[in-house]
Amino acid sequence: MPTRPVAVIIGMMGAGKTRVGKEVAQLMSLPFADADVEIEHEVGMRIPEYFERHGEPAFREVESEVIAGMLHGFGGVFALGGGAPMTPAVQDDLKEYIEDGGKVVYLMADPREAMERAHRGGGRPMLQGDADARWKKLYRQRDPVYYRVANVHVETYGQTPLAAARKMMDMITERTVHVTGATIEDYDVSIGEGAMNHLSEVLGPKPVRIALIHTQPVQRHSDRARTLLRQGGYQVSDIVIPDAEAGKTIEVANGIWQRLGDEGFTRSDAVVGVGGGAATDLAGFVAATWMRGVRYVNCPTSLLAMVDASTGGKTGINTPQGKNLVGSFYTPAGVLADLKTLVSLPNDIFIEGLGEVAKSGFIKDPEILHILEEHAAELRAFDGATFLGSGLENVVAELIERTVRVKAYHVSADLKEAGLREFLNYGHTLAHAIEKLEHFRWRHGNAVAVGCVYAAELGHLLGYIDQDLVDYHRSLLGSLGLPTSWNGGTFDEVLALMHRDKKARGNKLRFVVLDSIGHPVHLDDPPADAVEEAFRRIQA
Ligand SMILES: NC(=O)c1ccc[n+]([C@@H]2O[C@H](COP(=O)([O-])OP(=O)(O)OC[C@H]3O[C@@H](n4cnc5c(N)ncnc54)[C@H](O)[C@@H]3O)[C@@H](O)[C@H]2O)c1
Ligand SMILES: O=C(O)C(=O)C[C@@H](O)[C@H](O)[C@H](O)COP(=O)(O)O
Repeated sequence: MPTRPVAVIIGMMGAGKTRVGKEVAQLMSLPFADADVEIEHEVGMRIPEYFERHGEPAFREVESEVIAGMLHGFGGVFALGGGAPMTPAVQDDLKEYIEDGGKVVYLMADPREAMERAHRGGGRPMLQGDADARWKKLYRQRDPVYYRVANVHVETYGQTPLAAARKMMDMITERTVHVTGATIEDYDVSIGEGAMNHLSEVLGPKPVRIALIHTQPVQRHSDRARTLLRQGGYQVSDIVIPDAEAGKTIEVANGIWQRLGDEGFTRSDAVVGVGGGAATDLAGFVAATWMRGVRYVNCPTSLLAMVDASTGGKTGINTPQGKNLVGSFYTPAGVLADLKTLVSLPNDIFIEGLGEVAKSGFIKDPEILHILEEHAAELRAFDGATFLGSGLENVVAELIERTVRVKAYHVSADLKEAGLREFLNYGHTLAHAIEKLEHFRWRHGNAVAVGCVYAAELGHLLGYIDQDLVDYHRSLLGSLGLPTSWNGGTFDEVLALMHRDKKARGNKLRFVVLDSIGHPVHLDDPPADAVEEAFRRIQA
């Protein structure tokens, strides 16, 4: 892949592009380059001199060429001169750079501070004469253009260069997956340290009251959400629900409906769910049902919730008869997967999440499997206390982004699970039966891991895949610390529950199996002896 800058910084003279840009580069251990310095090297003289001798049009031409070269050959943080983004050729190059995944950052400083700094710098050809008036005039012309050509906007009013640099770093390292589709209102999944800071932006100005639904183990993260919400001017009702599957019940939902009624929640108010997949499934269900649907923002805090439960709009509760039997498809307004929340995630719950990550690799993205293989030992040793800033953080961010992309691909085309989306259910037919028979003491992702091995065995028995691929399921999942066998119930118990799976039709079981890695197929009404034999093979 050709080298390109990690970020290109634009902004007014005096905004601090060089100062803050150097800090960002240092924080990220990257080189820094300033377009003006590169131009001076290129033309062999200082810029004021070049301006005087050749005039602005000649300068802009050289500037465009130098910038085009750097956009294709420099791998660090790159700051442009204040006037560069006004040149159409540079605008085109920046557009292409953004389309290629680049980040053009508009560094927005307080105009008074920036003006003062610009004067202090001196020797700026564009500020000849009445410098204040010139700066203000340029600001009026340039601000709307900067705003338009940038895809990241960083406000640094009153901040130290280091604080501004940290903010910029968080924003440029953030990853976004855009979820769209014919039957979906578009939304973004934001993945990064500090993603939760977007809460007010995603909620918008309409809600007055926010029901902040969370469990006790994530209290410190919901406290942060509450602070952000209050700063955003919202009235917050803090609602603590029972942890894990104990929260996904009609009784819990009913308690919240009563509270929302008592507290006067209207249709323009909103729900924010913070926690693992169980809490966010329940919070989404409350949002979907209160007054037939209010705005919902999903803030997942477990790996599994970040990669899977938060995106796609499946919300719901369990019933005594089985897992997720009541619910709705209800699209969130946004998903904020804040990597900072993973610092408190216990190792076993992190590993569980890898079950859904691997599933997404099996059904769609083999690169996920390669990353899991390559980093199995580090992933297995996940420790929240040392996670942020470690080499593993980038690996995990990449896995989250890729897995969310797999999810987005399926739900965009088939929100209500009429066909394609069912592939996301790979391994789940048995998994949900295991969870139920284990009274939900088995974690969902662990059950999915066993369920994937079961689906692989079933596919192999029916001639879809060879033994090597079944073995690969066991070895990869096992290397991540996930279970690959189960011995907690009889075949008859499992079979009865598999008949209640949402993919079943009438008396017929339906499964998802692989044809090869990345190519799932539907398996309708498989022979009963294969269904049983595959079960025998996953028993320890
Ligand atoms: N809606 C969907 O599309 C979808 C997809 C996959 C799974 N799910 C559902 O998600 C649930 C599983 O999600 P899960 O694995 O997150 O389990 P979970 O919600 O039960 O969370 C596991 C535990 O980790 C705690 N926890 C979560 N984040 C934490 C953090 N940052 N720090 C400390 N503790 C933390 C939780 O409080 C809980 O005790 C299941 O109910 C499953 O059915 C839904
Ligand atoms: O989003 C989907 O569709 C999935 O099937 C994703 C699954 O990983 C997830 O566990 C989901 O909750 C299962 O839903 P269910 O419809 O089988 O209850």
